[in-house]
Amino acid sequence: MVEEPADNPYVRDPDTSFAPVEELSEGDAREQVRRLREAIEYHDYRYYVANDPIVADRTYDTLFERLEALEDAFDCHDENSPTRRVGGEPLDELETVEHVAPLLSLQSSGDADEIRAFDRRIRDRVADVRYSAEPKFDGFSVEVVYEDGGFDRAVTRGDGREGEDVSANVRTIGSVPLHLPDGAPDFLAVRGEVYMPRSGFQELNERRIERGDDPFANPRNAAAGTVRLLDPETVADRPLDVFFYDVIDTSATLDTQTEAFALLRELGFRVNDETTVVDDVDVVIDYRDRLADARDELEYEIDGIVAKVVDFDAREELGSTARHPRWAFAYKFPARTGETTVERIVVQVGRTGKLTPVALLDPVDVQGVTISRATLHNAAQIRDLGVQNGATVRLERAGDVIPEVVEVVEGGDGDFAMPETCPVCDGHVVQEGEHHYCTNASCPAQLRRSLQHFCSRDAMDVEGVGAEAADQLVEEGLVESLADLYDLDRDELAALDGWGERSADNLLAELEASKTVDLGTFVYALGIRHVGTERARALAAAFSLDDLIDASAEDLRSVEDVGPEVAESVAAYFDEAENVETVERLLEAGVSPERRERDDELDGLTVVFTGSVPGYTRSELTELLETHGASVTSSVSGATDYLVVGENPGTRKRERADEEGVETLDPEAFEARILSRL
Ligand SMILES: NC(=O)c1ccc[n+]([C@@H]2O[C@H](COP(=O)([O-])OP(=O)(O)OC[C@H]3O[C@@H](n4cnc5c(N)ncnc54)[C@H](O)[C@@H]3O)[C@@H](O)[C@H]2O)c1
Ligand SMILES: [Zn+2]
Repeated sequence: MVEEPADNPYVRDPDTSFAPVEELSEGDAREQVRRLREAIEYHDYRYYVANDPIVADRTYDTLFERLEALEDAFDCHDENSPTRRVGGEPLDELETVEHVAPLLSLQSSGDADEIRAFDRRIRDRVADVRYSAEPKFDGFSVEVVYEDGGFDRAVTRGDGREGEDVSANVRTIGSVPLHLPDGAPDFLAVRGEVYMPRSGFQELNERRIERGDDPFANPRNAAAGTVRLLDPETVADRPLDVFFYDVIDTSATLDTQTEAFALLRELGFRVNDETTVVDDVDVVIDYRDRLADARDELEYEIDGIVAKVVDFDAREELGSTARHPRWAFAYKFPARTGETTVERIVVQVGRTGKLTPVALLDPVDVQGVTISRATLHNAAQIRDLGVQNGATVRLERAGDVIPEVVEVVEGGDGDFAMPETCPVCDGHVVQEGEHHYCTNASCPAQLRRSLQHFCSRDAMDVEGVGAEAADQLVEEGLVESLADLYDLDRDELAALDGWGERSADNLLAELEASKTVDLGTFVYALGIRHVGTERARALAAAFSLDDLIDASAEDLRSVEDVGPEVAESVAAYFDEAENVETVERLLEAGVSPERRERDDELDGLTVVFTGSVPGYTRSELTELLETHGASVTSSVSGATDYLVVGENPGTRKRERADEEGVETLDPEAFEARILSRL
C-alpha cells in the first residue's frame, strides 16, 4: 500500500481551475510542480497498481497537462517526473518480465485542433500519409508472445519497460490463441486490449453486490483487476475478451499496419471490425464523431479513437519521445454530460460503514443512459458544489459509468447536513477527514462484511464462513450480531440451503476451536477501522482487553504506530455500546483471548519476504517472527538481515538485496536457519 499524500490539494476533489502559467512566480511554480508530481504519482498508483482511481480521467488529464505546461514554462524537467514515464510499478506478487518493445503512452486530446496540428507535424516530415483509424479500447493492455507457434507469455503494461507475467490468467481467455496455425512466424509479439463486455460486467457487479463485495467502478477496472488476480480459476469464471491491434515484433516481414491486421486475422487473433484506413485528417475526425454516437451500442467501452501512421518506414522516420510514439494520436471523446434537477439528497451506508450522500434526480438521458441518481461523495463535496434540494445540476458520466454531479447550474433551497446517527441502525456516526462512518460493527449494512472478516484466516480462522455463507447467515436472520455466531443452532444451520448436518457440524467444530485465540488476533477480528494485523498485535501488547475497551484516544496514542486517526477510530469503536456488548457476549460464549508472551530468540533480526512460503500466509509468518522479537519490513535496505525468497517472488526486492549485499534464503534455508530456532 502506498500512503496517500497528506495536504495535497490535487489528490482529493482537485480544483483544476488554474491561473495562467505566466502569472506564477518562479517559487510558486516550483511548489505547484512539486505537489502536482506528488499527486500524479499517487493517482498513477491508484489507477495502474491498485485499480481503484479516485479522480475522473479528465481530472487526471488536466493535472497532467498543467504539470507539462509548468515544466516547459519554467524549464524544470526531471527524469523522475511522472511526465517522463508510463504507467505504474508492477505488483510484487507477480513475476516481472521485460517487454519485447517498450509499451508507451499515446499523445492524446479531445480537441480537433490538436489532431490537426498532429497531422501537420507528420506531413512536414513524411509524404503520402495514410492513417489506420481504430477504436481506442478502454481496457487493459497486454503483450502476448508466441514462440515456435505456441503461446509463450502474456505481460501487463507495468511501467512500460517491464510488466507482470499474467500468462496463467490470459490463457483462460477463450479468444486468445494457444497455438498458431502452420506457417505462422517462429516469433511473434502482439499487443491487445483485454476488456470485460458490458453485459458480463453488469452481471459480475450484481453478483458482487449480493455477496457483499464492493462493485467495480467500471468495466476497465473490472478487467484490470481480474487480469491481475492471483488465482487463474477465478479469472476463468469472469467474462473477459480481447481485441488485438498491434504486431510489435515478428520474424515475418511486415511493411504496414494493414499487413499487420491481415496477419493477425489469418493467424486467428480476434481483431475489431471498425478499423479502417483513411488518408485525410478530416476523415479521421468524422470517424471519431461517428463512433462517439455509436459507443453506447457497442458491447465494449471505448474512450476515443487512435490514428496511426500506416506505413512502418514512415513510423521509423518519425520515431518516439520517451513517453509516446510521434506517429500515433488518440483523439478522445467529449465528456458525456446532461442537466437535471435534484429531487432529494439521501444518505446510503456502504459495507465499510461509510455514509455516502446520493442525489436522487429527475431522470435524464445522458447519451443513451437514463440517470436517476448520482453520488455526491461526501458532505464537503455537497458544500463545495452548493448542491441543495431542487437545484439544477450538470452531470457527467465519470469513468464513463458512475454518474457524478459536477456543477450547480441553478440553486435550490434547504441545507443539507449529514445525519448524526446511522440511517440504517441508529449507531453513532463519526467523522474522519471528509468522510462519515457508522461505528457499529453489527450495523445491518456492514454485518456481512464484518462477519466474513471476523471468520477469515488471519482473524478467528473459522473455515466455512466465506462471502456466500456470511450472506446466508445474515439473510436467514441467524446472525444479527457477531456474537450470535457462537449461539448458532445445529438444526437451523443444517436446514440452510445447500448445508446439511455435516456442514453444520463442521462449522460448529470450527467455532469451538476458534475460541482459544491470542488477543492480537481477536482485536484484529473485531474489524476496527484502520486496525490491521500489525496494529492489532501492537495494541494487544500494550493493553489488556479491559484496558483497551476503556482506553482514551490519548492513551492509545502511546502505542508505537498508532497515530491520531487510528487512536480516534479505536476509541470510537469502544464508545459504541453495541460493540462493547458484542465483545462481552463473545467472552460469555467462551471466546478467550489471551495475551501472548513475547519471546526474544530472534531479537534484533530484520527480515523481508518476497513471494510465498509454502504452508504459511504472509501475516502468519509476520506474527510468528514478531512474537519472537524479529521485525518484518516491506522493503529491503542496508538494515535488512535476510530476504526470504518464496514461490513466485518479485524481482525488485531481489535486485535491491543484490545491491545491498543482503543474504537471501529460500524456504528450506529459512526453515533451517530461522524457524528451527523457535
Ligand atoms: N483517473 C486517474 O487517476 C488516472 C491515473 C492515471 C491515468 N489515467 C488515465 O489514463 C490515461 C493514460 O493512460 P495510458 O497511458 O494507459 O493510455 P493512453 O491514453 O496513453 O493510451 C495508450 C493505451 O491505449 C490503449 N489502446 C486502446 N486501443 C488501442 C489501439 N487501437 N491502439 C493502440 N493502443 C490502444 C492501450 O492500452 C495503450 O496502452 C490518462 O490520459 C488518464 O485519462 C487516469
Ligand atoms: Zn449503522
